[in-house]
Amino acid sequence: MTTILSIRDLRKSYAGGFEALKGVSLDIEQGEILALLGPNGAGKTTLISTVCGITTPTSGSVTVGGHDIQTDFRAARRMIGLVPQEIALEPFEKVWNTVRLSRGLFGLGQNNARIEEILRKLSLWEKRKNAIKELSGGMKRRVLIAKALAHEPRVLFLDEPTAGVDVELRKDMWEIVAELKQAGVTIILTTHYIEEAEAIADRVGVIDKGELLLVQDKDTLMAQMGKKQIEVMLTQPIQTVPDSLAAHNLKLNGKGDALVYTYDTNADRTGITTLLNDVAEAGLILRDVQTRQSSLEEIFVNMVSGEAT
Ligand SMILES: Nc1ncnc2c1ncn2[C@@H]1O[C@H](COP(=O)(O)OP(=O)(O)OP(=O)(O)O)[C@@H](O)[C@H]1O
Repeated sequence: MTTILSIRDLRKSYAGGFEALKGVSLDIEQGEILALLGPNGAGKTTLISTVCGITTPTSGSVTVGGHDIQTDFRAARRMIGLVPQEIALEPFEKVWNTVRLSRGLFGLGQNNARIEEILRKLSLWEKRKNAIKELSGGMKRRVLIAKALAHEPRVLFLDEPTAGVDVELRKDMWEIVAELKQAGVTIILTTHYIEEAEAIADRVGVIDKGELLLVQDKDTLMAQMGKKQIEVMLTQPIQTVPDSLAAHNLKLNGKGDALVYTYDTNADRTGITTLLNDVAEAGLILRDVQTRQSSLEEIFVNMVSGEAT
């Protein structure tokens, strides 16, 4: 695998001394999709802005395709596309011109075929002659992506790409991201939506208070930290968990008619067979049994609230 983006001990203190990034290091492989999750104010936008050269780091280094973002700014910037959080477009400009001009900003010659390909991929071709102000919010977001792709970047940053968009457009965005990945583009997106990370990311990074708490393969993360729960529903409610079941660390639900057992998905033995035997021996009668896998959301919430080990 080839590392396309390398971030080393990146720090950013804003005027007044506030430390928004406290030594972030991260390597991103070519062609992967990395989702950066973090609560408000965690430092996600600061990290992206610094890598894109919009914010100057206090210390540390970043290279994109081997180009240092400070000493070799033009070459580094040429490889990056940025889809900002805020929609900032010229309302009276036509879609076609908006995207074409963006390419020109990077000193690239005109390439109408390439612009057409981008507009078609983003379902904007029919709208190419429309002024930006005539487009819906969702279409404007697509134009932002088209603009960011106009100079054929190898690394695309999407800052909250689906904040405030409807479910349908969110699914479209995910498809667009998957297609870009197929085309070899490396994608880093920030999101508040854990389901988004769960749906499209190869790796997930969790950032909080300017620190990268972890970066891990999404499936490994979910398997390693994921706990499963089994809910044993009883025909008759009980007041307390019988002493004979104490070793299983069960919790009784609010109504007293279900026992909740938490187990590690990676353990050699889940203990379910013994549990069910012991439940029967305690004279309790099962009505039903359900299992539940903890989601990335629960893992994330535990992590930023400092409960994870
Ligand atoms: N120009 C600035 N001057 C001073 N402080 C700033 C500046 N920009 C951001 N901050 C602070 O740095 C911290 C990180 O902000 P940042 O925008 O990077 O967070 P974020 O993770 O992107 O949050 P959100 O999810 O709300 O967009 C916040 O506490 C913010 O108030």
